Amino acid sequence: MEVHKEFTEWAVSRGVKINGIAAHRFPGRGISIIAKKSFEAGETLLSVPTTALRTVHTVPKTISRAIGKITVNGLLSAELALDTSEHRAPWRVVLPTREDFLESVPLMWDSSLQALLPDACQKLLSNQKRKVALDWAAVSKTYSKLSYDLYLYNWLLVNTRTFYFLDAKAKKQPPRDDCSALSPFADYFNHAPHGCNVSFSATGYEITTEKHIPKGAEIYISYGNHSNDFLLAEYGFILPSGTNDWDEISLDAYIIPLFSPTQKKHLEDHGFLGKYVLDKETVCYRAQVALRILCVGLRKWERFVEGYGVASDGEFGESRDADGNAEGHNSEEVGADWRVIAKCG
Ligand SMILES: C[S@@+](CC[C@H](N)C(=O)[O-])C[C@H]1O[C@@H](n2cnc3c(N)ncnc32)[C@H](O)[C@@H]1O
Repeated sequence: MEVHKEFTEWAVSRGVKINGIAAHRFPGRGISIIAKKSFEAGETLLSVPTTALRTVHTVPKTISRAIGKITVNGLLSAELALDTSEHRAPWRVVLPTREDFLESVPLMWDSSLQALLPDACQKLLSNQKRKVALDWAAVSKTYSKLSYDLYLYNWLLVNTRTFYFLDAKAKKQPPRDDCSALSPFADYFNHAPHGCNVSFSATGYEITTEKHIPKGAEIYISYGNHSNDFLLAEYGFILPSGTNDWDEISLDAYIIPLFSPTQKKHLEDHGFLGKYVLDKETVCYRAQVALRILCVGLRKWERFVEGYGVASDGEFGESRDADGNAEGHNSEEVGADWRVIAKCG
């Protein structure tokens, strides 16, 4: 743990304020944060000033101008991959290794293993592959000597460790997934479905306790209301059975084959095709509406979704997202996101 002590001193020298917590190795969960004393609710554990962050503004202009148009995550990854500076070495040496990612993150697995992932996880993985490919295309045309392996490793560091960051100077913010900053020491915190409060302001990040924490306990933050599929695809771990309040299972593979081509067309036209989930409590509203098409005629179903029919259960209300899809109560769609504040990724 010597390197972690050195990194802690390095972070403090950059204005990070650490109160009664330290980096600690927890078997199977990498390095995380341990309470060195007991805490009551509302105590500040950590503050990281904006000046200590790595953001789109700390990337040297020589790099950002040379690469041109690219996502913030893609740019931060490029800078990290190219960075050999002495002054950031203490941070670099405490980061997970490529081998750590090989063991945990599906993006690094052999395609024969990826094919065994649940449907929802495979979809997230495909999206990730698309994002990496776009970023790599932008970076590799400028830095032809940079290896893909090195870039991918740094892309994963950014994807699993960044915090949600709003750029006060920007006229237009990038998409939510791309509002990213690397925050030293704060990136040691592991995830739990309910964790400490993480707040962000123009002065930086602050992590405060939400409840009593005994001395010696692991301290968590929440990366968002994420299912195990999401945690596995994005962060390379899942929570033990029964401990993830936000877990859900995709029912698409079971429900969609029940529909005829005509029913599918109607469902699609009304924004109800797919994204069916079973969460901790119930089958989602989208699935319930879609399954109704198997029980009533097409015209009756259509009148129902258009709001003219009254459901036999007496309830019907619908809201639509920006793409015109009827909204479910899927936690990935509506839940607070670690990417809202505590994005680690
Ligand atoms: C922000 S980093 C946290 C620090 C990290 N554990 C380390 O060793 O540097 C996020 C990564 O920590 C690990 N992690 C976070 N929460 C976890 C948990 N509850 N159980 C297992 N691993 C977890 C995953 O590998 C994830 O990609």
